[in-house]
Amino acid sequence: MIGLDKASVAFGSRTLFKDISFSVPVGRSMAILGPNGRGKTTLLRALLGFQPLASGKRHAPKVAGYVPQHGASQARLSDLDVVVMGRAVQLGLFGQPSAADREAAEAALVQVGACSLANLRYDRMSGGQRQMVLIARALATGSPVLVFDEPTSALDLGNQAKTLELLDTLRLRRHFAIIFTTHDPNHALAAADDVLLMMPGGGEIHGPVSQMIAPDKLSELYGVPMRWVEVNGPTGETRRAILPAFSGTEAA
Ligand SMILES: Nc1ncnc2c1ncn2[C@@H]1O[C@H](COP(=O)(O)OP(=O)(O)OP(=O)(O)O)[C@@H](O)[C@H]1O
Repeated sequence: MIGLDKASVAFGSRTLFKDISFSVPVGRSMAILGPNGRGKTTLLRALLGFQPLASGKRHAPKVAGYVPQHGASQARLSDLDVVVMGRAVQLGLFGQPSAADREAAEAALVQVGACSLANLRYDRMSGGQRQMVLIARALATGSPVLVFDEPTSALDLGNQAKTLELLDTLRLRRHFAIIFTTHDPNHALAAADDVLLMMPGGGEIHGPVSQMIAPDKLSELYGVPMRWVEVNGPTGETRRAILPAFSGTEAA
């Protein structure tokens, strides 16, 4: 389980969030949405213990799998080396990775379908390939808690679909507590059970996807009119997506 209990974070006189409480148990996935600068990354950092709380408590295991936004280039390391870094906590300060650590890293690469990349250099990979490697690194920690900061932000639509499919597969295994931030409510529809909305004027609301991903709430969140549309899935089935009606969008 990972969560916050009446937690607050402030930078100087600016309070980002106050008395926020929620928890994500093992077996559920929660998406966090909110406008730019509202405090989504800071909330994740607070959950992980990187950001001190002004008040309240956090509940988290000692080790969590964390995929930061835009994984920095770790020059000259192979894909497998980057994933082995997920084992760092088990190794201790001066420990060397054992055969078992490399096996755990290889197993994580298999899980994300990226074992063919194992000997590629990380700094020469595309954004989509790097994202898979960073997710494998998070899985290699062995933690039941996985935290993703905008896991699809630098990806084209095909790689977004691939990443969301992987997040949903992990969600449906029900072995993990998963939290991810996103700017696209359709990503919550694709891969989350629950949603936390960080509202623009302050205040947060959370609940199941079916209640939170709704035109009225999202219009208030972003200040843009939102509406449901129907699209055909790959086998012709009808799916619902939620879209912004930007000014300039062709009138129906
Ligand atoms: N260490 C810090 N000191 C002071 N202000 C900070 C610090 N870290 C973040 N902030 C500020 O807190 C606010 C929230 O930042 P944060 O990155 O958490 O927002 P976000 O919702 O993730 O934004 P985005 O959607 O643009 O990624 C921003 O105004 C940011 O400049």
